[in-house]
Order: sequence, then C-alpha cells, then structure tokens
Amino acid sequence: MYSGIDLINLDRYPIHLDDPLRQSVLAKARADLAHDGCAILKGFLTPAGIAALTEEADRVASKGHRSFSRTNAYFTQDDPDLPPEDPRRQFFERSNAFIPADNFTPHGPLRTVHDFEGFDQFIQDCLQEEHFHRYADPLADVIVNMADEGNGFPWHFDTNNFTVTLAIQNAEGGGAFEYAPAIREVDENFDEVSRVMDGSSDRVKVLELEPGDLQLFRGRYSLHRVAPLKGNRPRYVAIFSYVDEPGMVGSVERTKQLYGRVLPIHIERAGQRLDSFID
Ligand SMILES: O=C(O)CCC(=O)C(=O)O
Ligand SMILES: [Fe+2]
Repeated sequence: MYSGIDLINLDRYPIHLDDPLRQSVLAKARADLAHDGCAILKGFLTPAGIAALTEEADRVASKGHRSFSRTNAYFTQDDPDLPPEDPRRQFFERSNAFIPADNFTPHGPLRTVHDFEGFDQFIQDCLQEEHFHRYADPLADVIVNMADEGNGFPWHFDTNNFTVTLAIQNAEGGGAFEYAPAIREVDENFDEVSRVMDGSSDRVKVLELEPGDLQLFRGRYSLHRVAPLKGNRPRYVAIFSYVDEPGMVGSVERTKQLYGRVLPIHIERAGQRLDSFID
C-alpha cells in the first residue's frame, strides 16, 4: 500500500496544507510561469517515490503503444508551395510509446501521487486556470511517455495550453529539455524559429530535468523539444492531463492513434461534443 506522504517530498512542497511554505512555492511557480512559461519543482518526489514510480513503469512498459511519425513543429501537412527552408517544411522523425492510463492501478504509486489530496488544486493554483478539470479519459488522464535511444520529441509547439509532466527516469544520455520562450508571441516569427531549428538561435534555454522533478509548461507559444536520447535505458515521463470542461474524453480516432485501442466510453461519447472541431 502506497502513501503520498512517502512518495511526495511534502517537507519541501506541502501542497495539501494551508501553509506559508505552500504560498511561497506557489508564488515562485507563478512568477516562473509568467516569466517564461515554465516552472520546475525540483525534487517533487522523494527518492522512495522515484523508485516506486520507476518500478511501476518498468512493470507495465510492455503495454506501451508505439507510434512513429514524421511531423513538423506545427503538426501540419507539407506545403510544397513554400520555400524548402521554411520552418513549416522541416519534418522530423518522432517515435515514442505511450503507456495508457488504465495500466496504472488505483492504489499504485503513480495514481497515489495523482490522487494525493491537494495535488490537482495545487497545479490549478500554479497555472491560475479558471476552468480546470481532470481529463475524464480512462486511457489518458495520466500516462507514461516512454522513449528509447535516438528518439526524443522533436521541435514543436503544443496544441494544448499547458503540459504537466513528472520526470521518472532519464536515458543514459541526451534528453535535455530545450525551449525558446515566447518565440511566437506576436506573430509566427518564422525566421527565429528557423534559427532555433538550425542551432544558431541564442533564445534557446536548456534544462536538465532529473527524476522526481515536476514541470509545468505553457508550450503553445514556446518552441520546444526533448533532445535525442542515448543509451539503453528508456526515458519515462508521466504526463497529467487537465481540460477546461468536466467529463471530456478523447475522440475515437485520436485515441486509437495514441493508445492503439478505445474503450466503450470513447464510442458512447463520440458525437456528444459541443463543438465540431476535428480534435
Ligand atoms: O516529454 C516531455 O518532457 C515533454 C513532451 C512534450 O513536449 C509534450 O508532451 O508536448
Ligand atoms: Fe510539447
């Protein structure tokens, strides 16, 4: 039986208490997010927490659904009318595996962290999002992204407003998180985006995240990537998903793509959405 008290470093991050330390952690995270869209809570997990989450990820790693794609930073199709050097025409290989959320049992370590009292509220308070609900998708509310040597996550902008990740295990080498804060704030800024991609921009920040670090990142305006990985050990990162409406689940098509299967809830809820966007 796991307890959040053992897995989360509550001395440093008393997320469940009305406490001056919680206030100061929160103030720092908000300031970091306002400054460049990224807040890191170093050592959010205890060493026991890191060990327990790593062991759990190893145990269910074979359930990961691998996907390969060639994507540009905008997840759009190639447009041959644009010049070849345009950043929209730079395609990168992407390969990783998502371990679907239903492999993480209710009282296992990952869900014990996720369900710890005050966890969701603390994330919401950091991000200052008014409409904030856990994704109701049983395959996707909390997943582990697993990637092997050579892979990573090539340059992209996120389609979602923010990402909440928890580093569990690093590869033996590579894997730095690189980002160009607010690079497309006023317009797409394609010239600077090109410089980031060819390695000549001075706007790129590099973070070496360690197991146990919690990261809140607003990736819609900041080009970012996880640098290619080296060595035999897989990289594991948990991704927590929140949305702005209760009861949301993924579309049938997208869920199949990401997780390789769907559940009855995806089929039942298909067609019940309020909008008609593709995803
Ligand atoms: O794996 C990571 O650390 C970040 C991945 C990422 O950029 C994303 O999920 O959009
Ligand atoms: Fe991203």
